[in-house]
Amino acid sequence: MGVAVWSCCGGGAVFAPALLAGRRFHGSPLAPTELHFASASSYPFPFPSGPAIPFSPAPMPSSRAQLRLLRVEASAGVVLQDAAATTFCFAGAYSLVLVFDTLAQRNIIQKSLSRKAVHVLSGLLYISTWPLFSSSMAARYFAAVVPLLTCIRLLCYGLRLLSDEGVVKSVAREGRPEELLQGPLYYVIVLLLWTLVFWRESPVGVVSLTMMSGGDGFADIVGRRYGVTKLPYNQQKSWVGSISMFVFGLLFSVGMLYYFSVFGYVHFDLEQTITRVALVSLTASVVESLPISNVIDDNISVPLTSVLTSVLLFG
Ligand SMILES: Nc1ccn([C@@H]2O[C@H](COP(=O)(O)OP(=O)(O)OP(=O)(O)O)[C@@H](O)[C@H]2O)c(=O)n1
Ligand SMILES: C/C(=C\CO)CCC[C@H](C)CCC[C@H](C)CCCC(C)C
Repeated sequence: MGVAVWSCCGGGAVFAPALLAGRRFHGSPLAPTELHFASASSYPFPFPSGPAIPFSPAPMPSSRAQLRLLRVEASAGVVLQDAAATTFCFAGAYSLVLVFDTLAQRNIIQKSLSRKAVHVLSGLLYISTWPLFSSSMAARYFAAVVPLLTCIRLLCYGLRLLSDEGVVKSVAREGRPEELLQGPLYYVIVLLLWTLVFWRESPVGVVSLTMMSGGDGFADIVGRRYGVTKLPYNQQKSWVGSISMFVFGLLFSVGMLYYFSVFGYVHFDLEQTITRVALVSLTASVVESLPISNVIDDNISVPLTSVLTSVLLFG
């Protein structure tokens, strides 16, 4: 596959994914004053350093009009990619609620477990889809459309403007639509704001969302089943629940940071990451265990605490 990288009149590099995909452009070679090839050694990322690589350029666009067309094609490709990722993600959100509602309806799993499974999986899966979005500036806004639409859905059902028994049954604690306006709505608003503010290059956003979804979710799943010994300062919560939050929050966050490092979004050093994330997870677990749930919802206190500690530790 011939890869051509060139710079145009103003010297700005134009990157055409269409060429990377092997598409060919017909036209006469460009006048040197209009366009010239960047040397392989001056363009670090796709080229290995070392001896010059024999380089046979693909046919080049002959005019500014063709260049403009190329740019339009490239940005249309980016918009299509982001729109497809948003659609996929929204379909995932819809299906997740549907699957757990069906499992609970058929008594395959308990209602409380279904709700917490949605809590754990929606956050973790949502973050996992971020690499599907393009590297454009607009990508985070496309990703944010998913929690935004979910927010609107929750508001419509919570305010009884629309009704959807499935969502209410699988997400509300006691099956009343108004409950969607509390924990679930806060959760989705946090997903929305964190996407816009931190997006995928920040360990702060990734870790705090993972603590809220994976860590806090497992405190409930494990604590509800095995939490016999309650905490001395909070009879609603147990040692095993809080320890599970610490362990799962740590494991999921380290796993998620590793996953993002594979795509080159964050730097990953195992020892340093474990130490920092362990401190974040410990602080979030302590805050989650406090008897303050009726003052501030866990879906607000956990991500906020995690952001504050992550900012201090990750910088
Ligand atoms: N550290 C924790 C947290 C939770 N739990 C168990 O999980 C149950 C639910 O806890 P929590 O998630 O705080 O309450 P919810 O009413 O489910 O609140 P929400 O889902 O809105 O967060 C508690 O009653 C308790 O049995 C626990 O043992 N230890
Ligand atoms: C029960 C919940 C919180 C209470 O503590 C979580 C509510 C979750 C929402 C109903 C669904 C959220 C969906 C996400 C915005 C996107 C998930 C996408 C993914 C690909 C499945």
